[in-house]
Amino acid sequence: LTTGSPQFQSEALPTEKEKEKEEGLESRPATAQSTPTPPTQLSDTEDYAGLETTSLLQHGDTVLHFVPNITFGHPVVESLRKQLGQEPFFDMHMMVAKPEQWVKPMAVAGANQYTFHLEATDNPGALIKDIRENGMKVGLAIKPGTTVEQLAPWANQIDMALVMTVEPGFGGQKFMEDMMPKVNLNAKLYYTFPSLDIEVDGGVGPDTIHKCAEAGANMIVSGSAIMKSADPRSVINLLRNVCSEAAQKRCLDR
Ligand SMILES: O=C(CO)[C@H](O)[C@H](O)COP(=O)(O)O
Repeated sequence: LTTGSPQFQSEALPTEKEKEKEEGLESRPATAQSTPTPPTQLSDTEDYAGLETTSLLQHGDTVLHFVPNITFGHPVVESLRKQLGQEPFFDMHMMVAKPEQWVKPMAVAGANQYTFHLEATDNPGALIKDIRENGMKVGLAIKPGTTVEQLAPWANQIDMALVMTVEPGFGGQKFMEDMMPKVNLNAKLYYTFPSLDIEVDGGVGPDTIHKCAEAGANMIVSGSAIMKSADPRSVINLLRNVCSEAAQKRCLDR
């Protein structure tokens, strides 16, 4: 679940609620371990969110990811967990200014992984420790202007490295192909840390998935490409298959 804004706003739930009503709310489950999950339209009621999401989930769809720059609080997560059961893996992509303050509420609400932005904290080590102590996996995200060298010192302590392929905040932006060397560098970390997932987020769909998969991404966030498709399930399957094939090829090449 992505929550927050490109400016890493940390508050504004009431205001965002109002915006939510005005603009409608988009949610987009993404991927885990090469398994893209489906997006959905989310209304301003939590119950509807759960129902719509359920209708697109299938076995292996494990991550939920919500956009745009509207804050999804832990009550929404709690509601989804109740409605979807224990199986779906909830990765919380926290685009917020003070990621420290939401660790416990998100854990209690039923999050499985807490992904924060390296740019948003002065003390990644303490945050990682806190996330672990709250029983969640750790994801670390970097914006386009942040280097893999800045992320790498934390690679041995995290479960997932997220390379943003757009400036965070809005769906429907153009995929930044020049981020692929960063994905590839992250993928090389995999040889030292084989359980590290590499995620891409932004502008990923049938036209761009091959580049991501070849660069080494195994977790895919895809919004508009799925949402705007007449056949969301086929797009999801395509994304999944391209990632799986690339992963198999990497294994054979090793
Ligand atoms: O996190 C996001 C932006 O911050 C979006 O999830 C991301 O942009 C995916 O949307 P789209 O596939 O439409 O680009």
